[in-house]
Amino acid sequence: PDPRLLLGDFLGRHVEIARNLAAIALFLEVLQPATAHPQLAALQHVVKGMKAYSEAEASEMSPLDRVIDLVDDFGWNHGFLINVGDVKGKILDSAVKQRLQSGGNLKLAVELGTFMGYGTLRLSRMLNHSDAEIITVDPDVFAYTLASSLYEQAQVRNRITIKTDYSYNVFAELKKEGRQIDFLFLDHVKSRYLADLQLALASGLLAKGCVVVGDNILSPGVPALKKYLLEGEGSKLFSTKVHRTHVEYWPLFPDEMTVSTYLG
Ligand SMILES: C[S@@+](CC[C@H](N)C(=O)[O-])C[C@H]1O[C@@H](n2cnc3c(N)ncnc32)[C@H](O)[C@@H]1O
Repeated sequence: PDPRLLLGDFLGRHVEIARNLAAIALFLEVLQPATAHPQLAALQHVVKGMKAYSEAEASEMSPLDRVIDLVDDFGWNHGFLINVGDVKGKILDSAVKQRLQSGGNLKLAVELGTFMGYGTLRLSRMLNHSDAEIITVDPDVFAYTLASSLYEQAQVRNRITIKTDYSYNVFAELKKEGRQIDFLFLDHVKSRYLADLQLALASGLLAKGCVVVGDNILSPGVPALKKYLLEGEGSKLFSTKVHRTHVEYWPLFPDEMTVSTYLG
């Protein structure tokens, strides 16, 4: 509750100050933020790795490749992250390639669920030589902060538009602007995958040939989307391939990704 509403402006303001001081002290002295948030620890790992990134290495590897590798190194060897990861990331890369090679334009790629910006970096790498716009969407301001820093480290900040909002609000915005999506990566809250895909369809947002990738189809699982794409109405609207793989940085746990092409 807002202390000002309960206690009035003067007392409420002092309760607010005391509360914030306690939170700052707790995070500075007791709980290190990087312990509470693995994605922050991963960013620290990237910043450290980029400092050590020598001129000699720079001639062999771009900052973008290096940052992607450092995040994967953190995921495999130092902690666990919920980004798409390198193994499923290759399926994502191939899906972008598929759309680029289909002859259709790839003008707009949208990622639902930014987290710390790793998936966007992979999209950006695949779209490096095109003039495609990349929009990534996440309502969490923490995602905005971390991803901006990661894009900056990779030197692609100016290529990516971050929308700090919910998927459906950004869809409404795109519809208003009369835009269409050529590549859609569903990697946000699982309960909204199907609803958002149907919303995109109903809003006329999917360009013919749009490639739609769904992550985490098996773990934690999005059975409603899989059923819709393989057996339901979606099977008439999309051609879908299911890729068997494993959870990011965790080979013991199986996962699946769907790659669907909108038939228009
Ligand atoms: C699995 S993570 C995304 C990982 C990222 N795509 C990657 O590969 O690096 C899921 C993210 O979805 C975000 N999210 C939750 N609901 C959302 C919504 N309605 N629209 C967009 N993002 C949402 C969460 O805040 C979280 O950061």
